[in-house]
Amino acid sequence: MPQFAANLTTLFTELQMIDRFAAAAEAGFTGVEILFPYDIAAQDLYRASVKTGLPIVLINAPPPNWAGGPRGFAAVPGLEDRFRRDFERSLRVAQALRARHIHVMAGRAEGAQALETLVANLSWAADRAPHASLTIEPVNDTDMPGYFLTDYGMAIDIIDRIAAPNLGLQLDTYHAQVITGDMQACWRKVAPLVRHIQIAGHPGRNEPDVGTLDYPSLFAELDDWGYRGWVSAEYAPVRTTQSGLGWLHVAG
Ligand SMILES: O=C(O)[C@@H](O)C(=O)CO
Ligand SMILES: [Mg+2]
Repeated sequence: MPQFAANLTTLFTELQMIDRFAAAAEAGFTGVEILFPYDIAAQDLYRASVKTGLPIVLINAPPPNWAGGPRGFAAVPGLEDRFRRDFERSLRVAQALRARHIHVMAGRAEGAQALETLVANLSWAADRAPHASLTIEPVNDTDMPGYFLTDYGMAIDIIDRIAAPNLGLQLDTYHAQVITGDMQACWRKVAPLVRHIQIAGHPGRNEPDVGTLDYPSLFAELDDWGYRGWVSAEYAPVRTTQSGLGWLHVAG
C-alpha cells in the first residue's frame, strides 16, 4: 500500500495546528502536509514533526494563508519580482520544516503570455533551488475560478519544456476527476511525472470512500506501478476526521 499523509489544513481542524500532528499519528498516517504553514513559527511545526515522527511532505508556495490572498503568482505577467521574493520565503520555510516538496501555485491568469511567465518563473525557481523538489498541480476552475493551470496536457508540456530534474507533477485525483472525468485513466497517462498525490472523494470532496471513486483499485494500481511517493488525504470530512477514517484502515 502507498504511504499516507494527512493534509493538516483540511483534517483535524477542530484542533490547533500543532496538535493535529499527534492526532494524525494516532490515526495511522505516517506523514503530513500543510498548504500554507506561514502563520506559525517553523521551529514549532518542525518540533511537532520530530516529536510525532511524521515528516512534513509538502507545503505550498507562495506564502498567503488559506483564509485569503491569491492562489499564487507564478503565471501572472508583471508579478515576477513578487514571485521571486515569495518563493525565497517559501524556500526558507520548506528548509526549516525539512519539507519534501514545494507546490508552486500558478495563480489566476490567462493566455499565451501567462504560459511563458509560468515557464520562466518555474525555470528560475528550479535553478534557484536545485535541492528542493517542486511540483505543479492542475486545479479545476469550478473550485478555483480563473486559475491558470487547469489542464494536464499543459502541465506535461511545461514540465517537458523546463526539463529540470527537480520539477514534477502533483496529481490531485479529485481535480483529475473533475477535469478529465476519469482520475484513474488520468493517472495512467501522467504516472512517470507524478511525484506527489492528493486524494478525496468525488463529487463532494469528502472522504475517499464517500462518492463515486474506486480508491482500492487506484491504490492497487499505484503499488503495481511501483509508485514510491506519498498519497495525501486532502478532503473535507463529512463529520469529524476521526469518524471518517474507515478508508485508511481498510487501505492500511
Ligand atoms: O487541491 C488544492 O486545492 C490544493 O492542493 C492546493 O494546493 C490549492 O490550494
Ligand atoms: Mg490538491
